[in-house]
Amino acid sequence: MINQLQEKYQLSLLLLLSAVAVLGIFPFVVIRYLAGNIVAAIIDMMLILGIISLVAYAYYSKKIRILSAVIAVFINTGVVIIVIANGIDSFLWIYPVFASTFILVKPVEAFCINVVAGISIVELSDVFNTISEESFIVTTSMLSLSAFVYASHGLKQFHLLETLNTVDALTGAFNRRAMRSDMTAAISNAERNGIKHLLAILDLDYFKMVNDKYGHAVGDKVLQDFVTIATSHIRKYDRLYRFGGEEFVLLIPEVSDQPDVFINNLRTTIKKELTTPDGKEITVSFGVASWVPGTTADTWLQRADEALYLAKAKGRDCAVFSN
Ligand SMILES: Nc1nc2c(ncn2[C@@H]2O[C@H](COP(=O)(O)OP(=O)(O)OP(=O)(O)O)[C@@H](O)[C@H]2O)c(=O)[nH]1
Repeated sequence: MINQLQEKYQLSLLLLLSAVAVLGIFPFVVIRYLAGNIVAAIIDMMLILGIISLVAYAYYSKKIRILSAVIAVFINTGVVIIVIANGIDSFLWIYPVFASTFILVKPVEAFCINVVAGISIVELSDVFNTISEESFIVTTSMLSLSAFVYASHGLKQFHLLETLNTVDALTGAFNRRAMRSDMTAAISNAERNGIKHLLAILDLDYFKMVNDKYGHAVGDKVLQDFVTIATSHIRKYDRLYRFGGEEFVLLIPEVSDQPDVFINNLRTTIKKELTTPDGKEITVSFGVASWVPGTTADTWLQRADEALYLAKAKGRDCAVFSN
């Protein structure tokens, strides 16, 4: 979910940036062509076509991060070439290009790319016959450093927002919003690539009694302990979500031939480790449904819920698989 959000955000920035770049550069293609500066017009046109092709490829391939990095290197290389070829006339392009690099890649990466481009301009172009090299170094350093600070701060805020948007505040498990999004991704993954997932609803047994006997604060602590125990016994790509109250959803790629063994091991481990303050074990019932062709998020949850109902009816502390 977090990755998906990040990619969507990055893609929208890429589209915006490329639109601004194309609208900004195109008038110069015409101006330079009319002024008879064919080489500069061709370089500008190549920049536009390069940006459009890379953004289009990023859009369709969904390889957003890697293509953003390629575009960052591409526009920085482009500005170095155009300043070398066109001299002082294209000098001011350095500033918007340096600043937009911070939109494309991580702040540290953008800073390094800017430094390499800046040094290349100092070493290879002859613009410093006309303008002061010191002014160039000071102004570009100031620009890159301020952009670095701003972008780093923005990145931190973005991560914080993502966490608030996807994580349950009490337990630290992912929330329902993240679950819906991951279920949609799991369904399309199964339909397109045949990677099936298993969905289990985990419901703590007689949890009302825990609250009634030990108080709500202890109930909260039990929910937190449950998440800590469950997440430490699932695998890297398995995800635990708080569905509501004392109900959780586990979404796991169906990698093993014996998912029932995995589920029952998890159930017995939780039973061993999850206790009330005076050491009484707390059990969990599981309703499990694997992906089958034609599954939607709602029917998937419904099948798992029906299986959970059967597990409760069988006396709790067990796992029932939907057929
Ligand atoms: N402490 C605490 N309790 C909660 C929270 N959310 C829901 N609950 C409690 O969870 C309890 C759920 O009770 P029931 O739905 O009757 O389920 P149960 O007692 O576990 O019974 P079975 O599921 O049938 O085994 C209720 O007492 C809710 O108040 C929470 O965030 N913190």
